[in-house]
This record gives sequence, C-alpha cells and structure tokens, in this order.
Amino acid sequence: MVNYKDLGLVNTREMFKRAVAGGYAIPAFNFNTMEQMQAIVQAAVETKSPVIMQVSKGARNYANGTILRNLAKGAVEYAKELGCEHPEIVLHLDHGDTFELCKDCIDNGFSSVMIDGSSLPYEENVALAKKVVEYAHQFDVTVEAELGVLAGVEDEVVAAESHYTKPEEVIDFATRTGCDSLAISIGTSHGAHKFTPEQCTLVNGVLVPPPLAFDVLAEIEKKLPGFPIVLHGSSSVPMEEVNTINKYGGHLEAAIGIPEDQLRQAAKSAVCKINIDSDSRLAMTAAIRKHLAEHPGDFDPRQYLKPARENMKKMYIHKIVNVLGSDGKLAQC
Ligand SMILES: O=C(CO)COP(=O)(O)O
Ligand SMILES: O=C[C@H](O)COP(=O)(O)O
Ligand SMILES: [Zn+2]
Ligand SMILES: [Zn+2]
Repeated sequence: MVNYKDLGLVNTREMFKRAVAGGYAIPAFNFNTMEQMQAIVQAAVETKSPVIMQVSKGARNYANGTILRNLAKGAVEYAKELGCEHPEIVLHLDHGDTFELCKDCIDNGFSSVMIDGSSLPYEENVALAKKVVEYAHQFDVTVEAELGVLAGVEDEVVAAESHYTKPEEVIDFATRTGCDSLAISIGTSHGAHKFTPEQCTLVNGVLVPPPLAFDVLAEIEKKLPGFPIVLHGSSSVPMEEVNTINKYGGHLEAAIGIPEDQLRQAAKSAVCKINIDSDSRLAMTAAIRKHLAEHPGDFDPRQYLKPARENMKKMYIHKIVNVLGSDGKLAQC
C-alpha cells in the first residue's frame, strides 16, 4: 500500500473548490512518457499552476503502473528542484472502468480516480461509483464519476444530443454516489476528429463546429450549485500542428477540435477540470516529424524528443495561461 500523501501528491478537493469559486479550470493532461511528464511539470512550475497528471488504462498498459507512479513522485521532486516549493500535483486515473482498477490505483499512490460507468444503465453506474467512492474516501482519495455519453470513444454517433447528460439526473447521482466531481457530456468527444466537416460552418476559411450545449451546462449548474464539473474531450486540435504533421509526411484529414473560446467560456463556469490529451499527441508528433524530415541523419532519440518536449511545453503553457486561466493559482508559491 502506497499512500499518495507520502509521494507529495494532493487530491483534487481544495483545488476544485478554488477553481469553481475563481472561475477558472485546472488542466488535466494525460501522460504516457517521461517527456510528457517533464513538459507538464515545467509548464506548471513556470505558470505557478496546479496540475492534474492523468493516466489511462492504456497508459498503464504501455508504460507500467509502477513506472508511472514513480514518474509522478519524480514530478513532485522535479517541481521543487525547479523552484516551486509547494507544487500541487494530482495523480489521477483517467476512465477507470472497474472497481478493481480503481482500487489498485488507490492502493498504489494515486490521489484521485475516475470511475467511468457512463455506458452502464443508470442504477449500475450509481452502484459502481458509490462502491469506488466508499473505498477511495477511506484514504482521502477523490473520485470523478460520469453521467452522459461522450461521442467518439464512448459512442459511434458523433456529438449526438441524445447522449448529453440529463440535468434531471445529476442531483440524485451526486447525492447517492458521493462523488467529488462529475464529468458531463455537452458535445465534446475524444480524439482529433470530433466533428465531420459537414457538421461545421465555414467562417473566413475556417471550419467552425457547432457550439457546446451551454444551456445543458447552465441547467446542471442550477441543480448542483458550486459542484465541480469536468469536461473530457477538450483538445482544440490546433491547425498549425495538423498542418506541420501533414507537411512532413503525415496524413490527418478533417481533424477538428473544440474552439478555445468555448473552453474559455466553460472554464469560467463550474467546469473546473478540462481534459487534454490529443493536443499533446499532436504537438509531439508534429515536432518529431519536422525534426526528422529536416535532419534525416539523426537517430539519437534525444535529438527529436527534445523539440517534441519543448513543443508540448509551449502548448501546455498556452492552455494554462490563455485558455483555462489557472496560472498563478497555487495556494502557496
Ligand atoms: O478526455 C480526454 C482524456 O480523458 C482527452 O480528450 P482529447 O482527446 O480531446 O484530448
Ligand atoms: O480518454 C482518452 C484519453 O485520451 C486516453 O487515451 P488512451 O486510452 O488511448 O490512453
Ligand atoms: Zn466516459
Ligand atoms: Zn476522457
């Protein structure tokens, strides 16, 4: 049993309270590699931002849970080494799908877990989330649960309205499960292809997707005032990264994300955690493709992972400062 407090990590409770009250959102960046971890920590320290480092089941399979936990422990020490005396770093399980997986993470140093029962029938989702909460809270680990189905990974239908979170369910769900935060579905989806071009409108040569369902978000906030809300699938899929990838041998067609002004608007509401993974993948891939195309003789991974790390760091800082507004929001510097 490894408790997260012994690793210098924190749970999400206090940072969410401050984020909801302050009208900003905490970045939740997925990581699978050391370079992503380093870039996340450098960005968080330079901007004095709290940060959630999240690990999916796929990340655990790729990198090994023990290694990722030790990277998170290293992240705290690294942040201090970079001059941040009181870093606020959460190690979070992203999309946990079973009680056993959540328990394993809680028992092995995670400070926060997500139990994603959103594809289950309502009562089964409640029962599973409640079971995880009861276990997690014994160790002061916070729990994110989900209501409503995201398009894409969780559903074949792209951004279908019928899968939006039902505001009439949220009070019952939050009360009976005891969850600490709630992931909702209001039109975001995972990956780099969130909308088809047919769903978008062409404005000044740019494809603009339909807006998020802010009316649904407002109804949810009315039912659960001040309750921490989470947005998954919030990469904006920057055109410049997509263009770089395509220029240097990649082939990404119709890659469309969530416009950043919509995320800015969401961050001002009770949305206090915004999940970003695909933008990091795009930043990394674009930098590696460019470097290798321009330096065909290079074969030392450090030569192309260094610009990849720098490009991810630039993107993380941009999100923190220009989109989520969590810069300067550490309780103590
Ligand atoms: O929601 C996410 C992780 O849980 C990531 O979403 P993106 O694919 O939009 O980056
Ligand atoms: O929810 C999706 C996240 O981007 C994690 O993706 P992954 O399961 O491929 O690691
Ligand atoms: Zn889900
Ligand atoms: Zn997600």
